Amino acid sequence: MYRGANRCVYTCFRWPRYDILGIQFRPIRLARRSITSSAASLSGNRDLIENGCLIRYQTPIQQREDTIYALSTAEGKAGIAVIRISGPSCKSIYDGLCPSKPTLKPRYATIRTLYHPNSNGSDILDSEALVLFFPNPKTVTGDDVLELHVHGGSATVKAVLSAIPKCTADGPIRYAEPGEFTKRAFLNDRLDLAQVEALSETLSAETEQQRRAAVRGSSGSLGRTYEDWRQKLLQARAEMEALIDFSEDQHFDESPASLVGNVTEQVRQILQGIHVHEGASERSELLRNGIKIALVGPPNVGKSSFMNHVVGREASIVSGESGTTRDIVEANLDIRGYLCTFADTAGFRTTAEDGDIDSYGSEAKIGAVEEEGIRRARVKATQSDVIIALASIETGISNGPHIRYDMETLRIAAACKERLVVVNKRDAVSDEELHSLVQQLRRDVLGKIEGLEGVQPVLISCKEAQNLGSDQTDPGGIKGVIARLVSSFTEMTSLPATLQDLHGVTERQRQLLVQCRGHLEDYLESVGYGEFGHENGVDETQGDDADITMAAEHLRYAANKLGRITGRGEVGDVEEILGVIFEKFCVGK
Ligand SMILES: Nc1nc2c(ncn2[C@@H]2O[C@H](COP(=O)(O)OP(=O)(O)OP(=O)(O)O)[C@@H](O)[C@H]2O)c(=O)[nH]1
Repeated sequence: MYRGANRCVYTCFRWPRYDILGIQFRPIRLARRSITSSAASLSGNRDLIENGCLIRYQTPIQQREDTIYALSTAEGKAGIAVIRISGPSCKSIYDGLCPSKPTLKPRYATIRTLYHPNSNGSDILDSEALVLFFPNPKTVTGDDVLELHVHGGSATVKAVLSAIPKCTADGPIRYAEPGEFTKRAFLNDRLDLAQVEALSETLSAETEQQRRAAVRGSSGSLGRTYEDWRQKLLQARAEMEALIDFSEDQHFDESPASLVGNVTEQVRQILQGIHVHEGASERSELLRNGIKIALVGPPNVGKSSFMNHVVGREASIVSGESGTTRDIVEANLDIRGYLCTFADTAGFRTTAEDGDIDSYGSEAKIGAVEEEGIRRARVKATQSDVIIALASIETGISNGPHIRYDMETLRIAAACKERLVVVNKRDAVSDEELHSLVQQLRRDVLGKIEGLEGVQPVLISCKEAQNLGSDQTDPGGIKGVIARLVSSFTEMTSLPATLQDLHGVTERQRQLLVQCRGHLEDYLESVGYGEFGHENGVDETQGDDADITMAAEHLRYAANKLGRITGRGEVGDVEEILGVIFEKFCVGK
């Protein structure tokens, strides 16, 4: 018989204690037969498989002894300041600061006068503070928490902070490290790492869209999904290891081929899920890190003028001299809640002045510095999410009104998914002339570039304020460009309503998902359903030839990568992951 759910054998024995970050964990061994039915319920603690057994690291058996405290609101003059204390000495600290006062009712706000702990109730630190006590384990950190909402003057805050460690307590009281309250929440299973990261994103969100994305990630649903996938992979791996260990001397209900087929089906489903999450993370990264916009075009068309208008300051030098902008000039901007980085680039050209002839009768070449600037502009353009190709209306003495454009920059724009063609200096000619010039540009130039056929250029003027346009009445003008950019941003970053939580997928998580995907693809290879084998569904005969040992190992690697996302990785990983995540936190959080 092979592992029927009713044949659960539960072996539980003591192993040496494991030490992670100074906390002792006691592993419990669950016999392989129980894994099918019990693994799904093993959420919340750290698991790993050893010798085919699923091991769960239980809740810490040794509570932290030290109590931490910190100012949780920003430093400086303010109406109130919140001091947060977490750990076993919260009650002693309350008794020290509020001598002879009744015990606090949990989770009720109470007004108290705070005294210096060594003054026998004579030295008042704050005459009226709001005090709250939250008993463990259902607190923000999982430990006892005491919050003191004191008057926000810096002297008051300083006096209360220096009095706290002087309170008589059983264990040490010390100022918290950056992010230590959140770290305790993680260690006490109040938050998983995906939620910790969402919290970090919430704290650093500067734009409305960043805030929305961060809020989505804090629901805990991402962590639950990854943990669910991880459990499935651990379970599958345990089943495969049992197959390796016992297939020769025991008779199993399920054939090896059928087991491999079932596991493979699950792996495929997880791969599909990972694919969706990867795609979503690229979108949320745009919200988090900002959308990169490159302004490209020939010299003197008004790229710098346009950027300065948009960012509202003289970020880039404007001059009638061609080739003024040599290097990339960048400026950040919040456009309707989207963080954007505009890059003004060197104008593209090959000769010093278009058509210029040098003393030998050849076309005058541009200098090395300008050439380097153009090379950088090309690189910048390829790294950007949106390209704005600028052209301009020029009224040349010899060739009359015409549009100055650059073929290479138009082609670069055509190759980018999100691009705009903008014609500047519309003030230079009459509306009639403007209309005919733009028609000509569309027909003779844009119409001949693949990807730009049918594109309607936006007409702007950086010189005349009345030509700035408005979103509602004028589809052109600088406001028209902004309106088009915003609709591109929405297109680039939006997710269907059912996938909104995926906005919380961070770059760290995406990289781990990519690695997990790699291991799952290796698994498919090792069981014979690789790239070419899985097109036509599961072939149950394949499992007979499968390299089960390798397959089980790939599942272990894949599960480990998912574990690193939520912080439920193999023991050695946890400390390293915490270091990366918590270094972004501030003290008091
Ligand atoms: N008439 C008119 N002139 C403009 C407009 N926008 C810019 N200019 C002028 O065009 C010239 C070039 O402007 P810039 O903004 O420096 O152009 P650029 O494309 O950044 O130039 P490079 O740095 O050489 O690549 C300056 O003299 C501007 O005053 C406009 O809308 N109308």
